[in-house]
Amino acid sequence: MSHAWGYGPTNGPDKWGEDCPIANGPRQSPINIVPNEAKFDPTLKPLKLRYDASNAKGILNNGHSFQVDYEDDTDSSTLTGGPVSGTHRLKQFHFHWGASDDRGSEHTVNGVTFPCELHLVHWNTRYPSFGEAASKPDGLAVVGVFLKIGAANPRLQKVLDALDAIKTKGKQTTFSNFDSKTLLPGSLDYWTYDGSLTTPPLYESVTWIVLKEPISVSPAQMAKFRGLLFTGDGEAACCMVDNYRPCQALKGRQVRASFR
Ligand SMILES: NS(=O)(=O)c1ccc(NC(=S)OCCc2ccsc2)cc1
Ligand SMILES: [Zn+2]
Repeated sequence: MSHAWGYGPTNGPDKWGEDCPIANGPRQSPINIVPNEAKFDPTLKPLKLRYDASNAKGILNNGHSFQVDYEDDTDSSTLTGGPVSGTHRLKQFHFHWGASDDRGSEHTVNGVTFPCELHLVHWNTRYPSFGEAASKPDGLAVVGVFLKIGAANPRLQKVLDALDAIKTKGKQTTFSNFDSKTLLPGSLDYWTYDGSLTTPPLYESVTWIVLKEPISVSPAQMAKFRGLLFTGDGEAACCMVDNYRPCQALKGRQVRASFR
């Protein structure tokens, strides 16, 4: 690809392999999760997510999605337990969504798509930084949460209200005192498998932890996601929608379930 990656016809997921050969690797993400083929693993521990709201730093339109960034220079917002060993620090969370409610999630369940998917990105503190961890096979742990159309979700509102200030690529603003734990569903039952980043550089470094229970989002709230732009100030406006990678081949991987 001569130009930066994206989700359009000339730089989208089908073209990513030109710059990132790992795009066709053995542990790519996302995948279609087939619950009947997931094996219950009684040795899986409960997920332990301890987040400190004061670690929230800012919110940024990065031209592919928007992300809420966290202070990650101490162990105050961490993931432990679950399928991972050691301590993983929360670095950021972001979303993927569709132009309409019939698509938008990256993972699917029995081929069913959701309008949106939340990713909480954590890195393994056995490595000195996210950048170091990002390329290691056990470097990252991402918690995926599906968003399902229903009642407006008050927990999303503070994030959505900040989007007007970051409409275009490169815009960022302060975003403080936000406990990302409030975005989680009641149950922390999950499926887990070895996978990758779902955007370039597509590193095969992610232990995926996809929660079974979705959280709700209303159509009006989805419209706020869709009001963002992929493009920067002064560029021809392109709506930030359909920023999801299609499901990738399982290539013999086992998906485990933390629940029966
Ligand atoms: N959608 S995803 O959760 O798989 C996901 C998470 C993080 C990233 N990339 C990030 S946070 O990159 C930060 C810059 C960087 C540094 C080393 S490798 C990338 C890409 C995709
Ligand atoms: Zn993501």
